[in-house]
Amino acid sequence: MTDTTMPDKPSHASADAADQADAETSGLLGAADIRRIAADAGVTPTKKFGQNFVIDPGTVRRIARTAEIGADDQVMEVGPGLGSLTLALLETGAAVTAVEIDPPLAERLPHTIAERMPQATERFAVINRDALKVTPDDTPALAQSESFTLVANLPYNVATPIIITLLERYPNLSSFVVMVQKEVADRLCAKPGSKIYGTPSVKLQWFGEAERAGVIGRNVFWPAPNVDSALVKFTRTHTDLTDDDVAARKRTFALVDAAFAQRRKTLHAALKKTVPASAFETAGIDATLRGETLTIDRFAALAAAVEADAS
Ligand SMILES: C[S@@+](CC[C@H](N)C(=O)[O-])C[C@H]1O[C@@H](n2cnc3c(N)ncnc32)[C@H](O)[C@@H]1O
Repeated sequence: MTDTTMPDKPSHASADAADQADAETSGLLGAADIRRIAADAGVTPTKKFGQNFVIDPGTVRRIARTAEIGADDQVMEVGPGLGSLTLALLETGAAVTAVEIDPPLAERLPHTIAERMPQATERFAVINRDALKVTPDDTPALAQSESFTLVANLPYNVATPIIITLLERYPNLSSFVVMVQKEVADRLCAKPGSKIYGTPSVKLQWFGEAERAGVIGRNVFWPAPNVDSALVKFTRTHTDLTDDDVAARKRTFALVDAAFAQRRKTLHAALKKTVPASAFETAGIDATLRGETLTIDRFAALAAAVEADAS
């Protein structure tokens, strides 16, 4: 099989080739396996759930390696699908809790793990749930661990809401590596002042630091999507510990949403219903700037100034 991954930095080529060779003898899934399991389970990939399954063992190995996980680590996988990435995560020795929205896929997955990697079944659990609705009560192994990593090939249409919701809901979600549409990856990692800086970029800054970790071509998927994908690697640096922290985040995010709803306008014009001139002064922010130039810290300072003004 050809090497379809294109690293941002030229370092993975020989490791990818080695992965490819190893995968032939491991429990990982290739294209023929994926098609056979889908046929057995009566599954036809659906756009509704963003179902593009990875058919290349080298790619899933690369994702697991980027996440730097190993034995004793707890991992959440959103959207395990037919199990390509799940098996690569289990291969590292990590414990995996998978959250899958589509009932036939969630039902089939334990059988696939038992067939391909029987030694890993005790470290694996799957729940049939929408990741936007999952709570720590649904995932005891993750809730009880000091920290865990999210690793996922996310459904493209809901990738950003899933990331932000899980960071809000799980204070112990300490890092993630996700594969998303390349444009979404660029937006998540964008810096203030760039054209693509927007609500996903600024909200993610609240929780930590994101970086692009390589581009992945469309021919590693079945069916092949119309767009390229990219990996985003994220490290959490901030956790909302108190109700006051959570309230401050909500106020800040509301300002971010309002500022970017009219991103061509100045902050003064976009926020005139909610932010008085005095609050701009208190926060030391020039109201003639546009929201797209502000870091999350500046938005937080403005939200705090509005709150102080009101009390
Ligand atoms: C891009 S596919 C990835 C499948 C698999 N991880 C792979 O790499 O081959 C996205 C997966 O997410 C699932 N999915 C879509 N929306 C979801 C949601 N809201 N919550 C949980 N899973 C979801 C889909 O059913 C599908 O299995």
